[in-house]
Amino acid sequence: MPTPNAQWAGSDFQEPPRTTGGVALCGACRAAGACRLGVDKERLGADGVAWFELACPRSQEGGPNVAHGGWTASVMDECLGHLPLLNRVLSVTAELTVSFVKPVPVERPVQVRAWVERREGSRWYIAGEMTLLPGGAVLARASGVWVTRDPGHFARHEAWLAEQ
Ligand SMILES: CCCCCCCCCCCC(=O)SCCNC(=O)CCNC(=O)[C@H](O)C(C)(C)COP(=O)(O)OP(=O)(O)OC[C@H]1O[C@@H](n2cnc3c(N)ncnc32)[C@H](O)[C@@H]1OP(=O)(O)O
Repeated sequence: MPTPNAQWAGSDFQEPPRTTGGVALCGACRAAGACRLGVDKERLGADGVAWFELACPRSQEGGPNVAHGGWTASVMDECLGHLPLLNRVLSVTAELTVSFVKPVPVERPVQVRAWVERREGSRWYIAGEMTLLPGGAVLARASGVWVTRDPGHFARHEAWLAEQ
């Protein structure tokens, strides 16, 4: 049985720990005290659009001087998935589609914006794009479905796992 992550202090799904830049930290990044994907800043605009500032760490290099595609997909999952969280709603990714428009240079400032396209029942349809700063060239686009969950989600998963 794996050792539980001590970083999960109770049910903090609505109020996760955040960095000074406002970035909500996932389980593993809580121990590091920073987003290991390189997300530095996060905020929710008055218009409901979430903004993220980040740079691809050198450790995520795929081709020469450009990001591994898995980093780009992870960042889009993370950033789009933070939008419900910024609205104090716990959700998980059910579907994610990523378009890799241009290679993403490592260690260069980029921005991700995420917005809700529509909501149906427990489903949030969220879209977003990654752009190169300062010019704003589009590097990647993503869209997906996030399904809202109650805080018992992970406990139910553990119970299910114990029966496998
Ligand atoms: C915490 C601080 C962290 C701090 C910061 C961390 C932020 C992390 C951000 C990244 C987010 C992630 O990566 S989350 C991790 C990756 N994702 C996961 O682990 C999810 C694994 N999958 C699942 O747990 C499950 O398949 C679910 C929950 C998605 C669906 O389970 P289910 O059993 O089908 O649920 P059910 O109640 O029947 O369905 C609920 C609703 O979802 C719809 N639905 C189900 N599957 C899909 C689907 N593939 N595509 C579209 N819609 C779907 C159903 O039609 C239904 O709609 P309706 O009838 O209600 O309308």
